[in-house]
Amino acid sequence: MTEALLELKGLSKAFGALKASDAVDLTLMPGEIHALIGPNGAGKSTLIAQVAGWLHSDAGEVHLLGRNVSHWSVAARAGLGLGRSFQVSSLASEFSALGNVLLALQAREGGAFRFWSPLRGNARLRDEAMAVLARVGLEDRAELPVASLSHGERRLLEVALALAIQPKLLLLDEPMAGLGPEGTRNLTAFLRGLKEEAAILLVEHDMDAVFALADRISVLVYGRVIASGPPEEIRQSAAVREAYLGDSLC
Ligand SMILES: Nc1ncnc2c1ncn2[C@@H]1O[C@H](COP(=O)(O)OP(=O)(O)OP(=O)(O)O)[C@@H](O)[C@H]1O
Repeated sequence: MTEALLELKGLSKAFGALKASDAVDLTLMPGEIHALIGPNGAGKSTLIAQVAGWLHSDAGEVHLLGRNVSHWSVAARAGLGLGRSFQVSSLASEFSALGNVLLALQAREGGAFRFWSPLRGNARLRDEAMAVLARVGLEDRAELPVASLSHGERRLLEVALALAIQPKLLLLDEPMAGLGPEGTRNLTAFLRGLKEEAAILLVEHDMDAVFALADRISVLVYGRVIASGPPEEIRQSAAVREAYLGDSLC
């Protein structure tokens, strides 16, 4: 049987009396895009933070590539192959697009970086950074400061930074936010091509993008998974329609 890349078992987190995530079970298989949807405040970002390791869970377990990483740091989880989309605010806006990817690559190399001759190391890393930018179609924008990139180009750069660690799976929290129709189309096509290389746990409000991309959808309401299945099953689910008051799934 194929092993899950990510398995959440009974994951819970409360803020005071509020159960932001409540005994969540979820599985991400290789080659899969698993979308996590739900109304505002349902607990999607909380769950992503628990998976990434930013937020300590009250109960439950996170298994990554068959290992229980529930008590591992963010960096250790990333080291095992867990990538995540960067928020715009984490881009270094005074640096170029290329500079940002180089920073991410150097962070990946960690301590080993200092053992190389700087010139050889830089040339190798520069080539790799350019290849990463080319994958998201930003090679022509490499030398531009982040501040002069469009919103859509910055979102693509965030995905490029996530790819720099060669992740086996990616957490993407609302990657389409603020993109126009063309940007959404471009990113949707890119993510569809990416999933064989890195499976994706996707939080996204754009239902067209979700239904175009997802192999499986889990619906979170008040921290609980109320439905999980293939897109068509979710579209037909009465419980899901009720949770969304029938608005965005029609
Ligand atoms: N640090 C915190 N302290 C207290 N309450 C929090 C904290 N973080 C989140 N919450 C609450 O937990 C609940 C879940 O929030 P979360 O941001 O995970 O939802 P979400 O599904 O991502 O929402 P959205 O779709 O609006 O981004 C909300 O009621 C929110 O107000």
